[in-house]
This record gives sequence, structure tokens and C-alpha cells, in this order.
Amino acid sequence: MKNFLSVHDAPSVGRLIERAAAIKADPFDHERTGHHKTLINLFFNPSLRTRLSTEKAGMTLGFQVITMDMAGGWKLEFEDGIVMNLDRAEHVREAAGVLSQYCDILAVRSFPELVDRDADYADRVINAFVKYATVPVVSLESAIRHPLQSLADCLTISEHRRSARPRVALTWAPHPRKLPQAVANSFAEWMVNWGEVDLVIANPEGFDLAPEFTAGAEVVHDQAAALRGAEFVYTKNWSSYTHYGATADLPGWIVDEDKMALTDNAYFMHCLPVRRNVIVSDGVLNSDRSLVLQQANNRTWAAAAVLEALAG
Ligand SMILES: NCCC[C@H](NC(=O)CCC(=O)O)C(=O)O
Ligand SMILES: NC(=O)OP(=O)(O)O
Repeated sequence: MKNFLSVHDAPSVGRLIERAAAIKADPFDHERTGHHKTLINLFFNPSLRTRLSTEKAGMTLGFQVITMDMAGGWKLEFEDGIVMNLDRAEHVREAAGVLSQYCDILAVRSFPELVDRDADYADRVINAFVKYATVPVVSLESAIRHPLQSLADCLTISEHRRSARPRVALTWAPHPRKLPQAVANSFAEWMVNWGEVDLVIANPEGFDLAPEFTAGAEVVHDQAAALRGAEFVYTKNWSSYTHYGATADLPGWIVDEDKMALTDNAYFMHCLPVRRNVIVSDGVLNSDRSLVLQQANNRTWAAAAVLEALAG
């Protein structure tokens, strides 16, 4: 594996899940993997889970780990050929080159602006690091994908499924702010490429995800129809891809006990952070069907499997 930006970088989803499970089962037997190697994590946006689980994964494998919050760094320029006489002090070309002097793997989080769809879907920030870094680059959630979350979610589903090929429902839910499509895009493409679940996606009209991520999944606009018979309910808000960045005030899409009663005694999943009693009711989130802490735990083992593959 050269970089880890999407499911397409994983030679085999099943194999990567197996490696994550193996490291989870025996975490103290992998300290040589990153020996004398350095991992740098760069954050252009906030994080709790991604930051700490990736640091923990790096330390578990014996890497030296350095994390930088880019709010404290120079403002970077991403345009090529530009006259840099405004407020951006450093070009990504130098920044990525310099970071490559200090580390063996470079991980980057950068969210979309949700204003210009073409600009966001060009995934400019992470791709600039890929272009100018001389070390492997890992996505810690880019403008359009969150692959480490999705790999952790695959591991969580593999650990909890009752049937060989469970029905997984990804449902849109309400939120007071406009949020990226990244988690949902990634979840869809990992579920489809994994090939061991049947994925149905429910969202309001006007909130269909970009077709490149949902090919192979069923997309419906009736939440109840999607939930019926589901073994896993993966919940997430996203702003509109079609009317780019638009939100909708649809409180009826909350996932509550009545909605969960439609399912096949499903587990509830969410990547966190989650808005209680907006996205999901307290009753569902506090219940023993909620897997949110298991998902957060599995972030560590997903990151470890990816770091192991990149450390070669
Ligand atoms: N990393 C997991 C989700 C990150 C981000 N959520 C958020 O920004 C939620 C913020 C809030 O609830 O205000 C997203 O949807 O992509
Ligand atoms: N799920 C997730 O990526 O959480 P953070 O945004 O806190 O890293």
C-alpha cells in the first residue's frame, strides 16, 4: 500500500480487517513494526477519536508519534504558480517536503468548506500532500472521505454480525449545522467494496450522496423501509451534495426507539461526535444495542493495521 486515502488503496478489505483484528487480539506483539520510524499527524480541524486512536496505534506499533494542530502553524498556500503576497506564509510544496524530512508516514485531517462542490471534491489539501510529500500519506478524514472510520466500522460489523451477509441500513439524520458527506461517502464505498453486507441507504429527497460512492447500494427516500429487517443501523447527518451544502429541518428523521423497533433487533452505530436527541434519542444511544464505544475502540486497531501496511 502506497498511501491510505480510500478503500481503493486497500488491496483487500477482508485482509485489512483481519490484520486489525489480529493486532487487537495481541496488541503487545507488534512493537518492532514502527521501531526507529516516525509518524506525524497534522490536524486542520478538531478531533477527539482520530487524534488519540491514531497516536495510540502508532505507539502500539513502536512508532515515535508527533501531532501538530495546524491552527498553530503557518497558513498554507495550495495554489501552484501564485504570487504569495497575501496572508498565506508557506506553500504546501515546502511544508510537505519539510515534513517528509521528519517522518516516515504523514497523516492529515482536512474538512471541506461546503461552499464550492468542485473544489471540495478535488480533495485539494490531502492531494497536495500526496503530490509533494515523499512519504506515504494517510487520510484522517479529508474533504470527501473518512477511510479509517470506515475500516473501524467494518471491523465492528464483522465482530457483531449474526448472519453471514447482514442487512446494513445507513440513514441520514437531522443536524443543526451543515456537515460533510465524508463519513457517509466512505462508509458506503467500504461496505460495497467489502462485499459481505447488503447496504441500503435512506435519505430525504435532495440528499443523495454522489453516485461514485453509492454504486452497488440501494438508495431509498423512505427511512422506515430501509430500517425494516436491518441488522445494523448506521446513522449520520450530511449536507446536500446536489444542492451543495444545503441542510434540511427534518426532525422526524431522528433515530429513536420506535425506529429501532422496525429493525431485526439491530445494533445502532455512529462515528461520533453525536448530537443527543437530535440525531439519536438518549434511549437508543444509552441502550445495549449501541456500538458507538466499540466503534471508537476499533479506530485504534484500524489505524494500526493501516500503519503496519504502510510501514512495509
Ligand atoms: N470525524 C467524525 C465526524 C466529523 C464531522 N462532524 C462534525 O463536524 C460534527 C460537529 C457538530 O456536531 O457540530 C463530520 O460530520 O464529518
Ligand atoms: N469519529 C471521528 O473521526 O471522531 P473525531 O472527529 O473526534 O476524530
